[in-house]
Amino acid sequence: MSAGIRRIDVGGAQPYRIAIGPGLLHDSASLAEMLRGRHALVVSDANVAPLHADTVVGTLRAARPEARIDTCVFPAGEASKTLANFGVAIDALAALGATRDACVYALGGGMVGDLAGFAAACWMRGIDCVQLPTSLLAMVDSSVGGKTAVDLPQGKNLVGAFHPPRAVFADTTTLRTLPERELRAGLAEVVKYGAIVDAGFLDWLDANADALLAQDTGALAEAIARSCAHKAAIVERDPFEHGERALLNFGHTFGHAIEAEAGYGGLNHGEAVAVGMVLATRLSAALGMADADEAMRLQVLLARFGLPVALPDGLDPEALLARMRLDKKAQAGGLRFVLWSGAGRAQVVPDVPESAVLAVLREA
Ligand SMILES: NC(=O)c1ccc[n+]([C@@H]2O[C@H](COP(=O)([O-])OP(=O)(O)OC[C@H]3O[C@@H](n4cnc5c(N)ncnc54)[C@H](O)[C@@H]3O)[C@@H](O)[C@H]2O)c1
Ligand SMILES: O=C(O)C(=O)C[C@@H](O)[C@H](O)[C@H](O)COP(=O)(O)O
Ligand SMILES: [Zn+2]
Repeated sequence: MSAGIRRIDVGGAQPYRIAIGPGLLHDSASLAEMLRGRHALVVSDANVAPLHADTVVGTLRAARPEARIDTCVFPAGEASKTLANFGVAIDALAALGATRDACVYALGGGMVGDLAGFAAACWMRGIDCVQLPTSLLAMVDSSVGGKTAVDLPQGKNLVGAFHPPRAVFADTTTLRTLPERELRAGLAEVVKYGAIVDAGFLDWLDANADALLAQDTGALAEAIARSCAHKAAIVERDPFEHGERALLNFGHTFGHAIEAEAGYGGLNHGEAVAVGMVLATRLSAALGMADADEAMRLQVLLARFGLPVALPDGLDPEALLARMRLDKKAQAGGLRFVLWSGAGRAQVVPDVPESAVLAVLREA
């Protein structure tokens, strides 16, 4: 690996390394080292494949000329993260003749990472998956931690598995072509880490907001590395979300309901999470946990990143509440929310009254 690459190790029963920096998609030795057998499936989407799939295939071929390498490309966007496309990816593995030592290379944003990761989790009950994130959101969040899934019309990520990647290579040069809207979406999940566990990181984001929006490479690399370090530490301690990992779901109970209720064609994930975090802080204030002024500071930072902070028009509060009953944190006894008591301080709160949630939605 070349200079300028940052590395973060994720420990636990299935340890792996996250590498962050320029040029990683060209690193033949590192990418090919992950291919234990002779079958590789590169999964991508219609925006990313024309930009980078040939590079990845060429990089693998250079080190492993004897390997069989197929590509599987989906239409871009959340609407592709379906059970039907999971079937398409499984068919591609079958056509490849993938043996248990095969490897799936997930090249793209979180949509590709979650879908390809889930196919890898299920093929022959689990084969290797290397995450090659190309969106900021995928670099800071979805490529790490092993949550894989597809959406159902009824709700986000309702069918999935925990399947840690074998490795993560975040080639930061791929961000050059990322649309600005998607860069901002990734910043929502970056803000999330500051909000839940690192007040100092929120200060840093405040101070570096302009540099991040201008795609300053140093600022972006720092934001990615700090975010990955937080996520790595949390998932290492709680890989299956029995406890503190749920903090990473801050803003997601509202956010996922917004995405699903709009049929996965409205706000993108990062945008929905931004609105969700604002609503979660309002719910926290309404329940007497948070200071309204501090909650406003989070909202101002999100708005500075060009993220939405209000509920989109046309979404029915009752319908959103019904969606939340299928949130994965919900229990038979009722809704559980990640609530907020100030910068860097979040906690999981059970039995949140639906009336309080509805009141926040009606005022949003
Ligand atoms: N597994 C997890 O832990 C986890 C964490 C966070 C989010 N997610 C999931 O991730 C998804 C959101 O990820 P996302 O925001 O990356 O969305 P995405 O994968 O849909 O990518 C967003 C858009 O950016 C395009 N794109 C990606 N990289 C590009 C590049 N380098 N150049 C040009 N275009 C590029 C894509 O084609 C797409 O149009 C959601 O499905 C969400 O549920 C999962
Ligand atoms: O890794 C996690 O844990 C997260 O919750 C990260 C979230 O940003 C991500 O959107 C995740 O996919 C949500 O998980 P879900 O269990 O609510 O589907
Ligand atoms: Zn998320």
